Amino acid sequence: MSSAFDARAPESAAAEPRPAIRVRGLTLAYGERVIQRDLNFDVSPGAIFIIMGGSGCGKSTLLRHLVGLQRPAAGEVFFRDLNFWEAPEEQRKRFLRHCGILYQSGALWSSLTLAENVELPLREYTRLSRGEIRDLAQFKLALVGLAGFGTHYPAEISGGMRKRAGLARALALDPEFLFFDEPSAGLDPLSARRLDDLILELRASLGATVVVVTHELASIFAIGTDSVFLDAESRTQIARGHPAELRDASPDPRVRRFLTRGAED
Ligand SMILES: Nc1ncnc2c1ncn2[C@@H]1O[C@H](COP(=O)(O)OP(=O)(O)OP(=O)(O)O)[C@@H](O)[C@H]1O
Repeated sequence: MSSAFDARAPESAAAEPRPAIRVRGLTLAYGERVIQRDLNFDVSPGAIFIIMGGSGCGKSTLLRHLVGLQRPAAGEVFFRDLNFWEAPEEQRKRFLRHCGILYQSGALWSSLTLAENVELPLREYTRLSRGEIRDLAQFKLALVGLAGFGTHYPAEISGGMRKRAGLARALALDPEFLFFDEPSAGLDPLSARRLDDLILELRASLGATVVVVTHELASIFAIGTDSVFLDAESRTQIARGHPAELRDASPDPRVRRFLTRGAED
């Protein structure tokens, strides 16, 4: 699916790649309560961008602002040239079809089979025939290692498989942007590692831009190519950059401590 928003659009060789996402002066609040303020960062096309920080600092809240669920108290979010929150609702909705979102639980419909779950967005947003939709859903399930599980219900499979099924559904419309909220939450280390590998594979094969909320250090270092670090106390970002570089060389001891699990203390 190509579009004016296509983060995979070819760039001229000499030019700096245009950021896929730009966040400018963003303030996140619930009513009067400011959670984070003055957030500023770019996400490059094809990045796996980690939103990290301690518990309760506002990672999930930032993600909600990026996927159109919560309007900022101040500031702007651009996807390429689209000033998301300034755009009319219809345009925002159209854009969100280019985004795949994987929530913590996988958020599958329990009364639908895995195949039916993946078929849902295809039925809603495409004019493909029933047969094409069925084939595409099987293909997406195979992509996440769930070939042959299409007729299973969510309750009949493991937590790791549910996450992967949720991912197959997030991939249904070939998204240019993929958002993950704590993908490894509730998974054993091996299943978490498998999901990380899958995210890396999908990024490589689909060329999507990926944004991940996580505080799992293993995942951060395994998949992250760039990051922003949110601090709960000062309520703003205190570091930006490649996670391993921040661990080794961030001038801020709070960031190094977090990324070394306190080994610096
Ligand atoms: N719907 C809401 N209404 C009011 N306050 C909220 C709401 N959701 C979250 N908060 C508050 O906003 C702050 C940030 O929450 P958020 O879930 O974004 O943090 P987080 O960094 O993702 O946390 P964790 O790592 O523990 O999941 C917390 O203090 C939380 O209590």
